[in-house]
Amino acid sequence: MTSTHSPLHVVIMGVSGTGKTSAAQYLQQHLGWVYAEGDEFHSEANVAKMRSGTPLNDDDRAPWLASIATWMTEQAAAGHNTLVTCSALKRKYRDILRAATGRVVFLHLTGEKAVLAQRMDSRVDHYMPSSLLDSQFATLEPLGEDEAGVVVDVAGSKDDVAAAALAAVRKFAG
Ligand SMILES: Nc1ncnc2c1ncn2[C@@H]1O[C@H](COP(=O)(O)OP(=O)(O)O)[C@@H](O)[C@H]1O
Ligand SMILES: O=C(O)[C@H](O)[C@@H](O)[C@H](O)[C@H](O)COP(=O)(O)O
Repeated sequence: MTSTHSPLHVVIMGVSGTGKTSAAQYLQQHLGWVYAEGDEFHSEANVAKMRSGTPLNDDDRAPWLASIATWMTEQAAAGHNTLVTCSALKRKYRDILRAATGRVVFLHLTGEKAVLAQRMDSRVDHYMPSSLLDSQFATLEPLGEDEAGVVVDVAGSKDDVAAAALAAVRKFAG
C-alpha cells in the first residue's frame, strides 16, 4: 500500500514458535503490504548455529538486525508500509529496527513455553529446535511502556490470533 503519510512498519516479534510467520502471512493477505520474513535475513552461519542448538549472541544478531532495518528503510523510501517478522528479543535490538525510516511499531506475540515447544516440534523443515526456547525466553525483554506496540496472546487458534493481530494493526494504521 502506498500512502501520503509516513510509512508504517509493523514488526511481528516474539520468541520462536509464537506464530510470527503465520500471523504475518495472514496480515499480508489482508493488508497487501510488503512483507519480510526475518529468518531469511540470517547468514548461513547463524542458521547453522541455531540448527546445532546453540543460541545466537549479540554479535551474531547485529548484522542480521541491521540488514532488516536497511530493508525497512528501502521500503519506506518507496512509500510502502511493511510487515516484518523478527524475534527482536531485546530492547537494543528493537532500537536498531526503530532507526529505520518511517514509523516502527511492534506486535509482540506471547505464549506459554510448553505450547510453543509443541507447535515448534510439529513444524516441518525448520532449522530452529525447540530446545532453544529456554534461551529465547531468557533473552526476551518485553516491550517497555515507552515502546510503541501491542501484546497479543497466542493461546488461541490461528484464526483468533490473526483477528487480534489485524485489529491491532488497523488501530496503528489509523
Ligand atoms: N495460534 C496457533 N495455533 C496453533 N498452531 C499455530 C498457531 N500459530 C502458529 N501455529 C503453528 O506453530 C508453528 C510455529 O508457527 P510459526 O508461524 O512458524 O512461528 P514463528 O514464525 O514465530 O516461529 C507452525 O507450525 C504454525 O503452523
Ligand atoms: O534472534 C534469534 O535468536 C533468532 O532470530 C530467533 O529468535 C528466531 O526466532 C529464529 O530465527 C527462528 O525463527 P522463528 O522465530 O521463525 O522460529
